[in-house]
Amino acid sequence: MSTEDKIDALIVRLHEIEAVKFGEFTLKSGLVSPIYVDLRVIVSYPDVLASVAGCMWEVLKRNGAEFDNMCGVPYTALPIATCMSLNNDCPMLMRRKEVKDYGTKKAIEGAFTSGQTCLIVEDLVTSGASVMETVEPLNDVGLVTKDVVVLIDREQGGEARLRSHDLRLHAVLPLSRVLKTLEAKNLMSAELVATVKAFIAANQTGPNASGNEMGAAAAPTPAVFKRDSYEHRATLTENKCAKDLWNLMARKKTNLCVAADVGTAKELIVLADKIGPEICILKTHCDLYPDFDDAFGATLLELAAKHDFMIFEDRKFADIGNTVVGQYSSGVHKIADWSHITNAHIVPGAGIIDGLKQVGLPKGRGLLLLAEMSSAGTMAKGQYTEDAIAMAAKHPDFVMGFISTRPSAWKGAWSRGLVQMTPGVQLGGGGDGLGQQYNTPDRVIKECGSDVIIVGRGIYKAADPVASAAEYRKAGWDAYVSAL
Ligand SMILES: O=c1ccn([C@@H]2O[C@H](COP(=O)(O)O)[C@@H](O)[C@H]2O)c(=O)[nH]1
Repeated sequence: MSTEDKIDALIVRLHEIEAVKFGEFTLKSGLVSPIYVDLRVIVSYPDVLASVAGCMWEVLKRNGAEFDNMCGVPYTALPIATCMSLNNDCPMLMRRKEVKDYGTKKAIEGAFTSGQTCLIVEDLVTSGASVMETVEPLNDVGLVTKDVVVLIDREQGGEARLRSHDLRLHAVLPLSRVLKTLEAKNLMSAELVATVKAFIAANQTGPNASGNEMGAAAAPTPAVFKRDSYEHRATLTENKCAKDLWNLMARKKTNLCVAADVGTAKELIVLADKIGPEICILKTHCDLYPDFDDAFGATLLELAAKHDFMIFEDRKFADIGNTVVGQYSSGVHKIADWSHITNAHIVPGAGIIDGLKQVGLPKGRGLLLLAEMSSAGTMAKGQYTEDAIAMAAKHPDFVMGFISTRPSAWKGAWSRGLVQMTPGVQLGGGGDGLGQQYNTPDRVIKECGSDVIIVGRGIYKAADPVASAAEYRKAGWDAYVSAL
């Protein structure tokens, strides 16, 4: 098989095993990318791993690279470097990501002598930042670095950055080559190829960019979604609850809603009393508490009055109008009696709002529609979100706003009187392994265009929930002030 045929076959296999995927992927940087490259999976496909190691060695030999030993960038490139080392009898070194504070404290493990030339092995290059994190400790111990071999170069500026450090990048698969082969094999449409190329062109990293090589292009400086003050927005709503909330946030200087998903009602009450001074809303899931009783609502309302916060039962109603009337007004929980705010999916159609409104409007309650969700793979997007916005517009007296994740993208549909509340908020970002996706308070308010941050585990699981609530409160409020 010719080298070109081997490379084509490898591209097809990478696509088959979903190491290269197309769709809508939210990167760590927050950008939504039409392509995702995750080469961690190749360890489970020995034929692919062997082919990757073979092709990477071939490109080095073809380009005349010379080196004494090699070092993989942790972690995905480690098995690739191991295969290359074994197949070609070339010594390998290993870089520790965390240097131990006991024993030898070495950053570079293995046998080498100062002045030897070490090849860097990497699976994916975006900005080149991860490569540099391995180059630096190698140089610190006297190893010379000249060449970097990579399986996929996303062609987003990594090559130029490495060149500025006198490093030569040898890429088996520039991303354009991957696209060309997949299009030729009818595995990608011409439109999709154009979309991916446009994304890559629009997201180039500069020579000083830092970035995550797992496909996270360095984001351009995000635009702040500018808004009116909460006081002013209070004048723009027809819903009593929304008006109360806007005024409360302005008066108390907090846009923090705590999701109190603790194990019992007793714990919830203790938590609410402690964090009450920091929050504008306490969000409950009353069906989580095995000790829920008739006193629950009254106790919570007392705390709400004591600390000046509102109650939001995150019930996510999703049934026909007639059924939700009963679920909201009576049953075990009698939600409408104690919760100022509740929310609903729009799946059943407009009847769900009519039903909830029959119960809630006379009591001065407010309804949030779930226009978007924070979980990975949510179906609440596109037309669904647009339908939620249109339904809200028909009930300005009762629908007070939305659960949303990126209202700043709604353009003309964004309305100043409606409250945007966003869950999936943690100071460190990331996710929970069960689909939850986190954004920082700063990004949620300034860039995504939200008004209220909803924080659960970031606060109630913290060692000091009160201190943590104060920290989130400050982050949310500072972000709001800088979005004015
Ligand atoms: O799209 C949604 C809608 C609701 N939630 C709720 O918010 C909190 C988030 O808790 P964390 O511990 O901060 O993840 C939780 O009560 C969810 O039911 C959501 O996460 N996403």
